[in-house]
Amino acid sequence: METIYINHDNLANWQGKANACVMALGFFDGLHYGHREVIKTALRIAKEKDVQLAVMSFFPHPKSVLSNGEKQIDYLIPLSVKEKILRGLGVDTFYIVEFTRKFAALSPEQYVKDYLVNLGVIHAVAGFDFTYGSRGIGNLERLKKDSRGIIDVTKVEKVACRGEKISSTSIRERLVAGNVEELPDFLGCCYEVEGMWDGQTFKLNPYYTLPASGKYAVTINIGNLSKLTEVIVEEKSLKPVSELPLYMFGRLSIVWHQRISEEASSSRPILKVGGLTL
Ligand SMILES: Cc1cc2nc3c(=O)[nH]c(=O)nc-3n(C[C@H](O)[C@H](O)[C@H](O)COP(=O)(O)O)c2cc1C
Ligand SMILES: Nc1ncnc2c1ncn2[C@@H]1O[C@H](COP(=O)(O)OP(=O)(O)OP(=O)(O)O)[C@@H](O)[C@H]1O
Repeated sequence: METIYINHDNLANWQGKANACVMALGFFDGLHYGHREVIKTALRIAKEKDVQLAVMSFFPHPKSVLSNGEKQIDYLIPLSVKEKILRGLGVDTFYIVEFTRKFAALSPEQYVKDYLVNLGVIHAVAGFDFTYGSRGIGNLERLKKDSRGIIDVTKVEKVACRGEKISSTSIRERLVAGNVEELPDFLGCCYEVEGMWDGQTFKLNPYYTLPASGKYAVTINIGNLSKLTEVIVEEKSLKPVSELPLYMFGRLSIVWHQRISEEASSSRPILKVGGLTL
Protein backbone atom coordinates (compact mmCIF):
# COMPACT_ATOMS: atom_id res chain seq x y z
CA MET A 1 0.00 0.00 0.00
CA GLU A 2 1.20 3.48 -0.83
CA THR A 3 0.36 6.35 1.55
CA ILE A 4 0.08 9.73 -0.15
CA TYR A 5 -0.18 13.02 1.72
CA ILE A 6 -2.09 15.41 -0.50
CA ASN A 7 -2.33 19.15 -0.21
CA HIS A 8 -3.19 22.02 -2.49
CA ASP A 9 0.43 22.37 -3.63
CA ASN A 10 1.21 18.77 -4.60
CA LEU A 11 -2.23 17.81 -5.91
CA ALA A 12 -1.37 18.27 -9.62
CA ASN A 13 1.63 15.97 -9.25
CA TRP A 14 -0.49 13.14 -7.81
CA GLN A 15 -3.26 13.70 -10.34
CA GLY A 16 -0.68 13.05 -13.07
CA LYS A 17 0.31 9.72 -11.48
CA ALA A 18 -3.14 8.41 -10.56
CA ASN A 19 -4.64 5.14 -11.86
CA ALA A 20 -8.32 4.29 -12.18
CA CYS A 21 -9.62 3.31 -8.74
CA VAL A 22 -12.58 2.62 -6.50
CA MET A 23 -12.37 4.95 -3.49
CA ALA A 24 -13.79 4.66 0.02
CA LEU A 25 -14.41 8.06 1.64
CA GLY A 26 -14.45 9.18 5.26
CA PHE A 27 -12.37 9.96 8.33
CA PHE A 28 -12.27 6.33 9.60
CA ASP A 29 -11.08 6.92 13.18
CA GLY A 30 -10.80 3.56 14.94
CA LEU A 31 -11.67 1.50 11.86
CA HIS A 32 -14.71 -0.01 13.54
CA TYR A 33 -17.15 -2.53 12.03
CA GLY A 34 -19.04 0.21 10.09
CA HIS A 35 -15.81 1.48 8.51
CA ARG A 36 -14.69 -2.04 7.66
CA GLU A 37 -17.98 -2.71 5.87
CA VAL A 38 -17.41 0.41 3.73
CA ILE A 39 -13.88 -0.71 2.85
CA LYS A 40 -14.90 -4.34 2.23
CA THR A 41 -17.63 -3.14 -0.13
CA ALA A 42 -15.16 -0.91 -1.98
CA LEU A 43 -12.70 -3.82 -2.25
CA ARG A 44 -15.36 -6.09 -3.76
CA ILE A 45 -16.24 -3.44 -6.37
CA ALA A 46 -12.56 -2.77 -7.14
CA LYS A 47 -12.06 -6.49 -7.81
CA GLU A 48 -15.17 -6.66 -10.01
CA LYS A 49 -13.95 -3.66 -12.03
CA ASP A 50 -10.34 -4.83 -11.97
CA VAL A 51 -9.01 -1.51 -10.68
CA GLN A 52 -7.12 -0.42 -7.57
CA LEU A 53 -8.66 0.24 -4.18
CA ALA A 54 -8.04 3.67 -2.64
CA VAL A 55 -9.16 5.25 0.63
CA MET A 56 -9.37 9.02 1.08
CA SER A 57 -9.23 10.38 4.58
CA PHE A 58 -8.45 13.81 6.01
CA PHE A 59 -6.08 15.09 8.65
CA PRO A 60 -6.37 16.78 11.11
CA HIS A 61 -10.00 16.15 11.98
CA PRO A 62 -12.24 18.74 10.25
CA LYS A 63 -13.88 19.65 13.57
CA SER A 64 -10.54 20.56 15.21
CA VAL A 65 -9.46 22.69 12.21
CA LEU A 66 -12.76 24.51 11.80
CA SER A 67 -13.05 25.27 15.53
CA ASN A 68 -9.50 26.80 15.53
CA GLY A 69 -8.38 24.06 17.87
CA GLU A 70 -11.07 24.92 20.42
CA LYS A 71 -12.82 21.61 19.92
CA GLN A 72 -10.42 18.92 21.02
CA ILE A 73 -10.82 15.60 19.22
CA ASP A 74 -10.05 12.51 21.28
CA TYR A 75 -8.61 10.45 18.45
CA LEU A 76 -8.91 6.68 18.79
CA ILE A 77 -5.89 5.74 16.69
CA PRO A 78 -2.94 7.57 15.10
CA LEU A 79 -2.45 7.63 11.33
CA SER A 80 0.29 4.97 11.53
CA VAL A 81 -2.19 2.44 12.98
CA LYS A 82 -4.88 3.47 10.48
CA GLU A 83 -2.32 2.81 7.76
CA LYS A 84 -1.46 -0.63 9.11
CA ILE A 85 -5.11 -1.70 9.33
CA LEU A 86 -5.93 -0.37 5.86
CA ARG A 87 -2.98 -2.26 4.40
CA GLY A 88 -4.33 -5.43 6.00
CA LEU A 89 -7.76 -4.78 4.48
CA GLY A 90 -6.29 -4.80 0.96
CA VAL A 91 -6.09 -1.07 0.22
CA ASP A 92 -3.64 -0.09 -2.56
CA THR A 93 -3.50 3.68 -2.03
CA PHE A 94 -4.23 5.65 1.13
CA TYR A 95 -4.71 9.36 0.42
CA ILE A 96 -4.52 11.66 3.44
CA VAL A 97 -5.76 15.10 2.48
CA GLU A 98 -4.41 17.93 4.59
CA PHE A 99 -7.59 19.41 5.99
CA THR A 100 -7.29 23.20 6.01
CA ARG A 101 -9.77 26.06 5.97
CA LYS A 102 -8.89 26.59 2.32
CA PHE A 103 -9.72 22.97 1.52
CA ALA A 104 -13.00 23.18 3.46
CA ALA A 105 -13.94 26.24 1.43
CA LEU A 106 -13.92 24.26 -1.84
CA SER A 107 -17.32 23.92 -3.43
CA PRO A 108 -18.59 20.33 -3.67
CA GLU A 109 -18.17 20.53 -7.50
CA GLN A 110 -14.54 21.64 -7.22
CA TYR A 111 -13.76 18.95 -4.64
CA VAL A 112 -15.26 16.24 -6.83
CA LYS A 113 -13.37 17.44 -9.91
CA ASP A 114 -9.95 18.04 -8.31
CA TYR A 115 -9.78 15.38 -5.61
CA LEU A 116 -11.87 12.57 -7.07
CA VAL A 117 -12.29 12.64 -10.87
CA ASN A 118 -8.74 13.89 -11.45
CA LEU A 119 -7.33 11.27 -9.07
CA GLY A 120 -8.83 8.52 -11.23
CA VAL A 121 -11.90 7.70 -9.13
CA ILE A 122 -14.49 5.79 -11.18
CA HIS A 123 -16.54 4.56 -8.23
CA ALA A 124 -16.94 6.09 -4.74
CA VAL A 125 -18.12 4.13 -1.70
CA ALA A 126 -19.26 5.61 1.61
CA GLY A 127 -21.69 4.95 4.42
CA PHE A 128 -25.39 5.79 4.49
CA ASP A 129 -24.70 9.06 6.36
CA PHE A 130 -21.62 10.34 4.50
CA THR A 131 -21.66 14.05 3.73
CA TYR A 132 -18.96 16.54 2.91
CA GLY A 133 -18.64 20.28 2.69
CA SER A 134 -19.94 23.08 4.81
CA ARG A 135 -23.21 22.13 6.57
CA GLY A 136 -22.95 18.72 4.91
CA ILE A 137 -24.29 19.90 1.55
CA GLY A 138 -22.42 17.23 -0.39
CA ASN A 139 -23.61 13.62 -0.45
CA LEU A 140 -23.16 10.57 -2.67
CA GLU A 141 -26.03 11.45 -5.03
CA ARG A 142 -24.62 14.92 -5.52
CA LEU A 143 -21.12 13.52 -5.96
CA LYS A 144 -22.31 11.39 -8.88
CA LYS A 145 -24.06 14.37 -10.46
CA ASP A 146 -21.08 16.70 -9.94
CA SER A 147 -18.76 14.19 -11.60
CA ARG A 148 -21.04 14.36 -14.68
CA GLY A 149 -21.64 10.64 -14.38
CA ILE A 150 -17.95 9.67 -14.46
CA ILE A 151 -18.15 8.39 -10.89
CA ASP A 152 -20.57 5.69 -9.93
CA VAL A 153 -21.49 5.52 -6.23
CA THR A 154 -22.40 2.87 -3.66
CA LYS A 155 -23.94 3.67 -0.32
CA VAL A 156 -23.31 1.18 2.50
CA GLU A 157 -26.22 0.42 4.84
CA LYS A 158 -25.99 1.27 8.52
CA VAL A 159 -23.95 -1.19 10.60
CA ALA A 160 -25.44 -1.23 14.09
CA CYS A 161 -24.87 -2.93 17.43
CA ARG A 162 -27.96 -3.60 19.55
CA GLY A 163 -29.87 -1.02 17.51
CA GLU A 164 -27.23 1.71 17.84
CA LYS A 165 -25.18 2.98 14.90
CA ILE A 166 -21.57 1.98 15.39
CA SER A 167 -19.56 5.21 15.18
CA SER A 168 -16.26 6.72 16.29
CA THR A 169 -18.34 9.05 18.48
CA SER A 170 -20.09 6.16 20.27
CA ILE A 171 -16.70 4.52 20.90
CA ARG A 172 -15.27 7.79 22.29
CA GLU A 173 -18.32 8.11 24.57
CA ARG A 174 -17.72 4.62 25.96
CA LEU A 175 -14.05 5.41 26.59
CA VAL A 176 -14.97 8.61 28.38
CA ALA A 177 -17.42 6.61 30.50
CA GLY A 178 -14.84 3.86 31.15
CA ASN A 179 -16.97 1.13 29.52
CA VAL A 180 -14.03 -0.50 27.73
CA GLU A 181 -15.59 -3.97 27.95
CA GLU A 182 -18.23 -2.91 25.41
CA LEU A 183 -15.70 -1.88 22.76
CA PRO A 184 -15.03 -5.28 21.14
CA ASP A 185 -18.65 -5.23 19.91
CA PHE A 186 -17.80 -2.04 18.00
CA LEU A 187 -14.17 -2.50 17.06
CA GLY A 188 -14.00 -6.26 16.63
CA CYS A 189 -11.27 -6.37 19.28
CA CYS A 190 -10.36 -4.67 22.57
CA TYR A 191 -9.23 -1.05 22.43
CA GLU A 192 -5.42 -0.89 22.40
CA VAL A 193 -3.08 2.05 22.98
CA GLU A 194 0.67 2.39 22.57
CA GLY A 195 3.16 4.35 24.63
CA MET A 196 6.37 4.38 26.66
CA TRP A 197 6.90 3.07 30.18
CA ASP A 198 10.08 4.39 31.84
CA GLY A 199 9.66 2.39 35.01
CA GLN A 200 7.75 5.19 36.74
CA THR A 201 5.45 6.92 34.32
CA PHE A 202 3.57 5.87 31.24
CA LYS A 203 3.58 8.28 28.31
CA LEU A 204 0.75 7.73 25.87
CA ASN A 205 1.65 8.17 22.18
CA PRO A 206 -0.23 11.01 20.46
CA TYR A 207 -3.67 10.42 18.92
CA TYR A 208 -4.80 7.78 21.41
CA THR A 209 -7.29 8.31 24.21
CA LEU A 210 -7.16 6.89 27.73
CA PRO A 211 -10.42 5.69 29.27
CA ALA A 212 -12.04 7.46 32.23
CA SER A 213 -10.32 7.50 35.63
CA GLY A 214 -10.59 4.14 37.39
CA LYS A 215 -9.07 0.73 37.77
CA TYR A 216 -8.90 -1.61 34.76
CA ALA A 217 -7.90 -5.15 33.86
CA VAL A 218 -5.50 -4.86 30.92
CA THR A 219 -2.90 -6.83 29.02
CA ILE A 220 0.45 -5.12 28.72
CA ASN A 221 2.44 -6.23 25.66
CA ILE A 222 6.12 -5.61 25.22
CA GLY A 223 7.81 -7.27 22.26
CA ASN A 224 6.33 -10.75 22.28
CA LEU A 225 5.81 -10.83 26.06
CA SER A 226 2.38 -10.23 27.59
CA LYS A 227 1.19 -9.67 31.15
CA LEU A 228 -2.39 -9.60 32.30
CA THR A 229 -2.49 -7.04 35.11
CA GLU A 230 -4.34 -4.07 36.60
CA VAL A 231 -3.72 -0.38 36.03
CA ILE A 232 -5.18 2.80 37.45
CA VAL A 233 -6.04 5.78 35.29
CA GLU A 234 -6.00 9.04 37.23
CA GLU A 235 -6.29 12.50 35.72
CA LYS A 236 -5.29 11.26 32.27
CA SER A 237 -2.19 9.49 33.55
CA LEU A 238 -1.70 5.81 34.15
CA LYS A 239 0.09 3.62 36.67
CA PRO A 240 0.19 -0.11 37.31
CA VAL A 241 -1.49 -1.36 40.51
CA SER A 242 1.46 -3.62 41.34
CA GLU A 243 5.05 -3.34 40.20
CA LEU A 244 5.76 -4.46 36.65
CA PRO A 245 8.58 -6.95 36.12
CA LEU A 246 11.85 -5.24 35.27
CA TYR A 247 11.85 -6.55 31.70
CA MET A 248 8.66 -4.56 31.06
CA PHE A 249 10.34 -1.35 30.08
CA GLY A 250 10.21 0.93 27.02
CA ARG A 251 7.70 0.84 24.21
CA LEU A 252 4.61 -1.14 25.06
CA SER A 253 0.97 -1.51 24.23
CA ILE A 254 -1.99 -1.75 26.59
CA VAL A 255 -5.10 -3.74 25.72
CA TRP A 256 -8.15 -2.68 27.74
CA HIS A 257 -10.37 -5.55 28.90
CA GLN A 258 -12.67 -4.30 31.65
CA ARG A 259 -13.17 -1.70 34.32
CA ILE A 260 -12.95 -3.02 37.87
CA SER A 261 -15.30 -1.44 40.35
CA GLU A 262 -13.87 -0.84 43.85
CA GLU A 263 -16.33 -3.28 45.53
CA ALA A 264 -15.58 -5.96 42.96
CA SER A 265 -11.82 -5.53 43.36
CA SER A 266 -11.44 -8.17 46.09
CA SER A 267 -14.24 -10.56 45.12
CA ARG A 268 -13.95 -10.29 41.34
CA PRO A 269 -14.06 -13.61 39.47
CA ILE A 270 -10.76 -14.63 37.88
CA LEU A 271 -10.33 -13.03 34.46
CA LYS A 272 -8.85 -15.22 31.75
CA VAL A 273 -7.65 -13.77 28.46
CA GLY A 274 -5.86 -15.81 25.81
CA GLY A 275 -4.26 -18.23 28.24
CA LEU A 276 -3.32 -15.49 30.74
CA THR A 277 -5.02 -15.35 34.13
CA LEU A 278 -5.52 -12.34 36.39
C1 LIG B 1 -14.58 19.81 0.24
C2 LIG B 1 -14.89 19.50 1.69
C3 LIG B 1 -15.32 20.53 2.49
C4 LIG B 1 -15.60 20.29 3.82
N1 LIG B 1 -16.04 21.29 4.62
C5 LIG B 1 -16.42 21.04 5.87
C6 LIG B 1 -16.98 22.05 6.69
O1 LIG B 1 -17.10 23.20 6.28
N2 LIG B 1 -17.34 21.73 7.95
C7 LIG B 1 -17.18 20.45 8.47
O2 LIG B 1 -17.50 20.20 9.62
N3 LIG B 1 -16.66 19.49 7.73
C8 LIG B 1 -16.29 19.75 6.44
N4 LIG B 1 -15.78 18.76 5.68
C9 LIG B 1 -15.58 17.47 6.29
C10 LIG B 1 -16.71 16.55 5.95
O3 LIG B 1 -17.99 17.06 6.28
C11 LIG B 1 -16.50 15.17 6.62
O4 LIG B 1 -16.26 15.31 7.99
C12 LIG B 1 -15.34 14.47 5.99
O5 LIG B 1 -15.60 14.40 4.62
C13 LIG B 1 -15.16 13.08 6.60
O6 LIG B 1 -16.32 12.35 6.46
P1 LIG B 1 -16.87 11.46 7.64
O7 LIG B 1 -16.96 12.39 8.82
O8 LIG B 1 -18.20 10.92 7.18
O9 LIG B 1 -15.86 10.40 7.77
C14 LIG B 1 -15.46 18.98 4.35
C15 LIG B 1 -15.04 17.95 3.52
C16 LIG B 1 -14.76 18.20 2.21
C17 LIG B 1 -14.31 17.06 1.35
N1 LIG C 1 -22.06 2.26 11.34
C1 LIG C 1 -21.79 2.55 10.09
N2 LIG C 1 -22.43 1.88 9.10
C2 LIG C 1 -22.15 2.16 7.79
N3 LIG C 1 -21.28 3.09 7.40
C3 LIG C 1 -20.62 3.79 8.34
C4 LIG C 1 -20.85 3.56 9.72
N4 LIG C 1 -20.07 4.39 10.42
C5 LIG C 1 -19.38 5.13 9.53
N5 LIG C 1 -19.71 4.76 8.27
C6 LIG C 1 -19.15 5.33 7.04
O1 LIG C 1 -17.72 5.19 7.11
C7 LIG C 1 -17.08 6.33 6.54
C8 LIG C 1 -16.23 7.01 7.58
O2 LIG C 1 -17.11 7.52 8.57
P1 LIG C 1 -16.75 8.47 9.75
O3 LIG C 1 -15.29 8.56 9.86
O4 LIG C 1 -17.58 9.70 9.70
O5 LIG C 1 -17.26 7.50 10.92
P2 LIG C 1 -18.18 7.73 12.14
O6 LIG C 1 -17.89 6.54 12.94
O7 LIG C 1 -19.59 8.00 11.76
O8 LIG C 1 -17.50 9.03 12.79
P3 LIG C 1 -18.11 10.12 13.75
O9 LIG C 1 -18.76 9.42 14.89
O10 LIG C 1 -16.88 10.90 14.16
O11 LIG C 1 -19.05 10.92 12.91
C9 LIG C 1 -18.19 7.23 6.02
O12 LIG C 1 -18.38 6.92 4.68
C10 LIG C 1 -19.37 6.81 6.88
O13 LIG C 1 -20.61 7.09 6.24
